[in-house]
Amino acid sequence: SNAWGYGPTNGPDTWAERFPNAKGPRQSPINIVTKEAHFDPSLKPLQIKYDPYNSRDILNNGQSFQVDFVDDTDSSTLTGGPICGTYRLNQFHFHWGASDDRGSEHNVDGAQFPCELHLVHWNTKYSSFGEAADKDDGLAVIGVFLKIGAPNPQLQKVLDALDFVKMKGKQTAFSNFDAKILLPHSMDYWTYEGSLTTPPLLESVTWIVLREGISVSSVQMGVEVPQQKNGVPGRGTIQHQ
Ligand SMILES: CN[C@@H]1CN(c2cccc(OC)c2)S(=O)(=O)c2sc(S(N)(=O)=O)cc21
Ligand SMILES: [Zn+2]
Repeated sequence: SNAWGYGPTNGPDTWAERFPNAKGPRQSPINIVTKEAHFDPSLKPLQIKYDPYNSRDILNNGQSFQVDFVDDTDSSTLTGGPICGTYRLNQFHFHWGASDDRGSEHNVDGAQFPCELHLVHWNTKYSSFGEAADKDDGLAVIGVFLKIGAPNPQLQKVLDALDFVKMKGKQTAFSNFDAKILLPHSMDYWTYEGSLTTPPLLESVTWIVLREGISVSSVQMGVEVPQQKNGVPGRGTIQHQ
């Protein structure tokens, strides 16, 4: 199929052919060069208020797994930090690689991490996620690096659910999951104006990348999701960077 992906014939180097945003001025991901980052005293602390009960389901969308949230009220919101107004949590998902030495989308001083969690929020000045998705100030995504270390019991609940969504397009109920438990202690962050890291690569994302990561064990990273016909490739076969 001609769907975009991470393989040799449909991966990031081919996306510009069908998604012209790929050649835009504010494309993500980037390598964060910490020496070039400057402290901005006008930035406020992040304010993350997630309702522990408004996760809805977990979905295998063919390129990743995402946990979707009920976003018809201000129950799970992001305010403060670099953004103005209130953004609502719509979903979180992950990016991972075929081995522990790569897989994250952003790098820090050239270092890659085995996985990166993205919590996607949309600006409530717009009427819906879909309305917000292509606006300059439409989305705000919190990026959290996963680093190999102690097993992460909070993450395990998500990993256990993957058994039920092995095929692309499969989704299953996933309620009462509090996304806050996936966040590290420190809310220190780097921020920049960027884009979706996947097609349609819309330049609508205020990126908020947390400096502190969360742990994941090598065993947890290797959770086998065997390569299904149209599923998300298991770790051993994923074509990510
Ligand atoms: C396929 N793209 C992901 C799903 N989304 C999507 C789906 C449909 C349309 C659309 O834009 C109109 C966006 S999304 O906006 O939730 C995001 S955010 C994001 S990342 N890696 O930059 O955080 C990847 C995706
Ligand atoms: Zn992402």
